[in-house]
Amino acid sequence: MKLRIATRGSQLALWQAEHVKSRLLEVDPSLEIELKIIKTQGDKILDVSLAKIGGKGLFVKEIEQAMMDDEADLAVHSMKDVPAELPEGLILQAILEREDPRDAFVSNKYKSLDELPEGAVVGTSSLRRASQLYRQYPVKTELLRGNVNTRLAKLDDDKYDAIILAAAGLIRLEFGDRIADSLDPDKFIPSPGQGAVGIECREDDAELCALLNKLNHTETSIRVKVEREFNLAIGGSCQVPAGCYATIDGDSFELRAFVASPDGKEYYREDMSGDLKDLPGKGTEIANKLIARGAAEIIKDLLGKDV
Ligand SMILES: NCc1[nH]cc(CCC(=O)O)c1CC(=O)O
Repeated sequence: MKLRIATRGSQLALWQAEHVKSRLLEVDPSLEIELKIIKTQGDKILDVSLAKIGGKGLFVKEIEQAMMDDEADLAVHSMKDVPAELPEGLILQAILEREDPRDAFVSNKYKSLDELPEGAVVGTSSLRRASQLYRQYPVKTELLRGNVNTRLAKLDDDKYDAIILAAAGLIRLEFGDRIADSLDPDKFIPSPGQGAVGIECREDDAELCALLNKLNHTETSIRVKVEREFNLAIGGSCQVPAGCYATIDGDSFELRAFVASPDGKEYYREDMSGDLKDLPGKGTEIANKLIARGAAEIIKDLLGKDV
């Protein structure tokens, strides 16, 4: 079988696509696999925050279109960039085992967020990261966009006292030694799907679907699915400061989620736990609790619509 993998051209995206390619070749060495690099809107617009560009799927739309146009057969994504709703005809057929899902504190001057002096400048363009920072620390944030390598270079250029990045991206690109501190997911809730790589394909491509199934990691896929339920329920996009994180331990689960105002002054948080068998649906439930408590107002202000 010949397969065309659609991927973004960033070093992290290429690492992930190459990783999937080699996993597929382990399953079937006779496969002929080609990578097709596609530039997305999120790659093109680098001078403003994703929240300002607005919309959903800034890193995936063009890639999904390539599959719908039969110019590619599968796409490899960072799950946190994939909107909760997929276009008709496409499915997420496999989610690989999760890498470290935490946010990472990276700095050349300080060892942890607690060490940052008042007014320190933290580079991040994520509303989720900024709102959690403002709520807990007396810091400022400044725009930081670009791929992982660019972001590290900007830190080294002394433009920020520290930056926050996903640990997974750093680890995959062998920058794990740049992580000064990994932020506790209980205090700094990750983005739905953070640290997980997903594979999307056309729903009617039965042969490929069967092949991709073999790469699916069941536990990761259950966790990411419930986190994505949350994202869907809050109208998930980069415009709402929110996070959701699920863990599984034996037969039980824990789920934590928040929605905040961009300045972190309003902060709604819910934790749930229970039997693993009851986990499906809990992402929607936790979102609805937050919405009922007041998150609805925040979301309406930011998205201009009710959820
Ligand atoms: N929004 C960009 C993006 N999408 C996925 C990752 C990291 C890797 C992952 O979460 O799997 C990153 C960079 C970052 O947030 O630092």
